[in-house]
Amino acid sequence: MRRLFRGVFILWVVLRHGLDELVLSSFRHPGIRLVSRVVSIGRNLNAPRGQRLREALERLGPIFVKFGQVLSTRRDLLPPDIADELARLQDRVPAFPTPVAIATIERAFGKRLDEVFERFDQVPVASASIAQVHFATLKDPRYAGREVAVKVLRPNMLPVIEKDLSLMRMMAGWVETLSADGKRLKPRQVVAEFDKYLHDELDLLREASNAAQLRRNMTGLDLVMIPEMFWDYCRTEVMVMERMYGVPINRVDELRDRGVDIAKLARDGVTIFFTQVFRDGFFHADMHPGNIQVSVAPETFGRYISLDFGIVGTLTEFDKEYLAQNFTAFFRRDYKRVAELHIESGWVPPETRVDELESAIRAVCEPYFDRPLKEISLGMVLMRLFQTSRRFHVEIQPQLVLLQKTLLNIEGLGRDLDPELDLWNTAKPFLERWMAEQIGPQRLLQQLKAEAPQYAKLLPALPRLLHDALAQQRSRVSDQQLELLLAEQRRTNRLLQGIIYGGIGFLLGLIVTQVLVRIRLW
Ligand SMILES: Nc1ncnc2c1ncn2[C@@H]1O[C@H](COP(=O)(O)OP(=O)(O)OP(=O)(O)O)[C@@H](O)[C@H]1O
Repeated sequence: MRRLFRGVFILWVVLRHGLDELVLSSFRHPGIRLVSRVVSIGRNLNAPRGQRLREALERLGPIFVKFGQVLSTRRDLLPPDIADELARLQDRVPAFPTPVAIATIERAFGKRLDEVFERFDQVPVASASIAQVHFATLKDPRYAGREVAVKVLRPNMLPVIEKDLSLMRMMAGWVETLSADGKRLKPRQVVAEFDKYLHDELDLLREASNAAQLRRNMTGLDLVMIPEMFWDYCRTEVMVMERMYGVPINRVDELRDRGVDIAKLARDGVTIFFTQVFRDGFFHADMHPGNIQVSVAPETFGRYISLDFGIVGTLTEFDKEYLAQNFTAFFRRDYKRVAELHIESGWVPPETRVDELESAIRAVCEPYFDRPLKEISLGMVLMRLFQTSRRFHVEIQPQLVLLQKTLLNIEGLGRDLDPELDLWNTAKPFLERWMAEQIGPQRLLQQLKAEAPQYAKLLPALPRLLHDALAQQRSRVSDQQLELLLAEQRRTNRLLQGIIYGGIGFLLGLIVTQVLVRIRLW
């Protein structure tokens, strides 16, 4: 019954905001038209469609708001006016009562609050649709007096989310069959991705492990600080981490007054991002200003502080390499290479014609080159490429969408800090060094080193494996073939022996010469 009411409410909101025109564009049933006319009496449809959609999602509550936020990153699917408007969505939700947060913590640890914390701030420092954060001091003698931030999940989210998700799935089915654009928008797939994303966000252990991995990766770079996780105090619904002290990145004047080098800060942001993406293939993908602070403590002055690790992106070696090559080819204006790379990587179907793709890419990219390089937005280029690729039936990979969104965030942030920031020139040496490392002898050595334990295990077993293989083959191959194989094996053995004896001889010769030289010197 409740589900029915919720469904009717959603339908009412959709009609009141004139979204029927957007969603039911090919649905001409007179009955539905009549109902929508009646419900829409007195509504104001002068506002742009994006704004109406945003307002409707805000009306439908936090889960729909989150959905809109996630959807806003799918610029490969949405027209720009709608994506821009959805990106403005903010979850303005009141904090949940502190006793509820405390009950969640006590349930998670099986202890009273005062057994876990020496001090616990009753007023949360921040609150969003899924979780809220309280500052506290740990009691555990091992961490005596450590100041921490405690993130607590909003209670009973799962059933609410499941209900809204099942309605969303139903609506996605309708949109897919009723809307003119339904097939292309793949609403059911979008909702399925959102489903996974929401469930991930509901597991703070996952977030804590993302943070720990990023912290490990970033040690040594000395440009960014990531809070330490207190694993004994991390559960699915509660996460206890080191409390960080910093100035929010968007308070640029305050940072400048405190003596932070803002231009360096902008460059460091780019370095951190490119290191996470191209070196580690593991990047923080929720880089909005609310999650970034800057340390002003003397020993870590001017370093970034990263918070909120609910969304991270991962890239495989394969993705990393193709991306780096794409960026480099793009900046050489080698569009043919960009097109070939798209086909080689399987991002577009293999039957795609290189020349057609090349000219489409040229049409996207060339206008950017009329501007100084520092004005080129890599995020924008990537986005336009995704939009173009729609015509070529590209299945956009979710990890690339996340990357493009983060790149836009980083660029926005970098340029807010330093409008003169030349993103490409900051990133170029990094990319070139990385590419050189990928193909240079160092990389070969690294790979050999990484594979060495496997070879070490395999080598002693080689004669036995060979023998077994030959024995198995005996039943399948003729005596003549076997004789050939054995002759080949004998030849290889002789060759190997030659190489080994030759090597030993050479080494001995070298040692003897060295000894003789030293004797003579002596
Ligand atoms: N370790 C920490 N040290 C200091 N402050 C923190 C810490 N973790 C979180 N905060 C504060 O709490 C705020 C919200 O944290 P976080 O972004 O992790 O929560 P969220 O529920 O995912 O919020 P949103 O969805 O709005 O990003 C941060 O902006 C920051 O002000």
